[in-house]
Amino acid sequence: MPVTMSEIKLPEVELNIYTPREPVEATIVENRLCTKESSPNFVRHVTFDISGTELEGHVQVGQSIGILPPGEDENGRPHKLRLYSVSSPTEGEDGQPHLISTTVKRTIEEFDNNELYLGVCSNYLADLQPGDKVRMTGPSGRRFLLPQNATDFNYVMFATGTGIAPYRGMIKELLKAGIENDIVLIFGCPYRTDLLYADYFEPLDEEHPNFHYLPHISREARRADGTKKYVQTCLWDAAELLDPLLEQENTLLYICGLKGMEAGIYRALGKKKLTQYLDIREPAVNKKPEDWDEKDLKRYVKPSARTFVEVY
Ligand SMILES: Cc1cc2nc3c(=O)[nH]c(=O)nc-3n(C[C@H](O)[C@H](O)[C@H](O)COP(=O)(O)OP(=O)(O)OC[C@H]3O[C@@H](n4cnc5c(N)ncnc54)[C@H](O)[C@@H]3O)c2cc1C
Repeated sequence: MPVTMSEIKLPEVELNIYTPREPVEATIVENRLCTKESSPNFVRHVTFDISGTELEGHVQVGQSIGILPPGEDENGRPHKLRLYSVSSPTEGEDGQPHLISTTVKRTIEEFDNNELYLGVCSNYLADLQPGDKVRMTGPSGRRFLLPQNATDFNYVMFATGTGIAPYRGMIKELLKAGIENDIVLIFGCPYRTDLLYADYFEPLDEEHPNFHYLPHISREARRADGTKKYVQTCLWDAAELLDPLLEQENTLLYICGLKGMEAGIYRALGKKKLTQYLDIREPAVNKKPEDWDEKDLKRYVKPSARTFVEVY
């Protein structure tokens, strides 16, 4: 039976149990590197013990937590909180409700004058050791969630970088709930050294015929026509799998990761006439998707009710 879109019911979630004025203290229990040692990027899997706090059992997969780094900004004000997607399932890391995890990428920038800038919160978090305490807020986020009736749907999930984080928990949760529908995870990164959680997704892919893990590496092998592989080129590269799935009425699309990734996906959906995943308004509706400019993509091409987006 196809599911109609009015049947996507998102769960009621707790929001901001802890705020920047009244954060809670969590303890680091694990902090390990997820990228390969030869990668120029540093992404870490960080697990927190939230025992005895009201976060225990109240953080839904897809939500984020806030971290308050110590110290002050250049104006002498306390540093603002930064959000990090939760990468553990709702039932907690390894099924333990007092443990939640996230996936943090160190922000490191080099400017033209050779000055290096180290992001405040990501480097603080990435440096923490087991036993260290951290001030936490949240949870936050009420839309980038799995529906209540989650196993009724198929899922096509696009991720770049740490955008993989929420899918780690979501996919574990869906498979544990015995989903028989299909889940496709498309993860884009420049080199294979930046594949995150491949050792987690590959065995799941082998074990579950309805879970399809499609890493898409942009700067190594090219596509047959010589162009680079991006997450959206998967719509053509894996058309045999994706075409029939995306045509089904009960398929949902999730997009998470680098801001701007949604533009390429929206254009690709438009080109493939998969406009049920988009809410396209005048004047974009009268243009070819390949001609949608930044203004169109900002104002007139939006995700439809079947598309969930978290980009930053
Ligand atoms: C909903 C949501 C979920 C998120 N989930 C994740 C996640 O799962 N994992 C993750 O890693 N991130 C995630 N983020 C991003 C995260 O919140 C932070 O923005 C990120 O870690 C960078 O924070 P930072 O404090 O390290 O960098 P900041 O210090 O805030 O710097 C950010 C940028 O500002 C510029 N900048 C700031 N100050 C200066 C300066 N003095 N000189 C020069 N340049 C400067 C630099 O370009 C720098 O790259 C998420 C964001 C959102 C909104």
